[in-house]
Amino acid sequence: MAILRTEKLDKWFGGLHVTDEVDFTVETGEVHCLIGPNGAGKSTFFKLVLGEHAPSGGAILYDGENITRAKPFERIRRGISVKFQVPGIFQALKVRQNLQIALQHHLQGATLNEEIDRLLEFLKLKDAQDQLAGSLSHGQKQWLEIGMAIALKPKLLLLDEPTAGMTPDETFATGEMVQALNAQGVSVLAVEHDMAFVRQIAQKVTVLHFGKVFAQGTIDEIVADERVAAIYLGEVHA
Ligand SMILES: Nc1ncnc2c1ncn2[C@@H]1O[C@H](COP(=O)(O)OP(=O)(O)OP(=O)(O)O)[C@@H](O)[C@H]1O
Repeated sequence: MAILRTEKLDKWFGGLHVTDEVDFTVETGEVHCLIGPNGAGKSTFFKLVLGEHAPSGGAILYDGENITRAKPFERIRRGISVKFQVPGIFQALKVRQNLQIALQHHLQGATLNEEIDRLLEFLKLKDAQDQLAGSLSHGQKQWLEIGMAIALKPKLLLLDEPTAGMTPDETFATGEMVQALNAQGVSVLAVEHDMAFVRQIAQKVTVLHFGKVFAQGTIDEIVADERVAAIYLGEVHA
């Protein structure tokens, strides 16, 4: 059963065909990475899944239901959550308060505090819980972002370049977090450039190029594919 499926998903910006009849599936329980050269249409595809852009054609199915016309908040309510590159955390509040805000919609009292503690541990932010979020390191801010996204207990977590700007150690720790979430049953779709990270987390990799699915497979199949290497070198054109 697919948690996410797109059928001939299409998006034009004026005369630019940015998403070109994309048939794409994330199986339930899978970690799937989306890669491709700059301008391939990865962010646009994400925004279509989130409902931030209306498609020009095609359909989006989530957990068996057609969500093509659903509003972004309806998609979030159904279990899609996202961590963007741009920080969405409250910089002037403490780390603990940030998580409280994300959790207090559905939890209260002792249960709320227990869940904050559990998340702080998971995110490696326990020692930083009373620091202002704005004073965290870049990597810690990204983890807090992930915490805000998973506070909603998503079934499908979308990650937009989660390791951008991180040190190799932070990147590896982030990979461990993604693996742990996946072991708890969360399906993941990540846009990512760091191939070591992709290797660490992805069960499946899709390469987008000029808005089309160019290749798909395991990380080993993708890195061995000479056609994929050629597009990164700019040798394959639309
Ligand atoms: N709102 C928009 N209006 C017009 N053109 C857009 C818009 N958003 C993106 N584009 C264009 O669509 C194409 C794909 O952009 P997109 O950001 O989806 O690619 P990407 O694969 O995420 O790239 P990168 O890896 O650089 O982030 C680019 O040519 C971009 O200029």
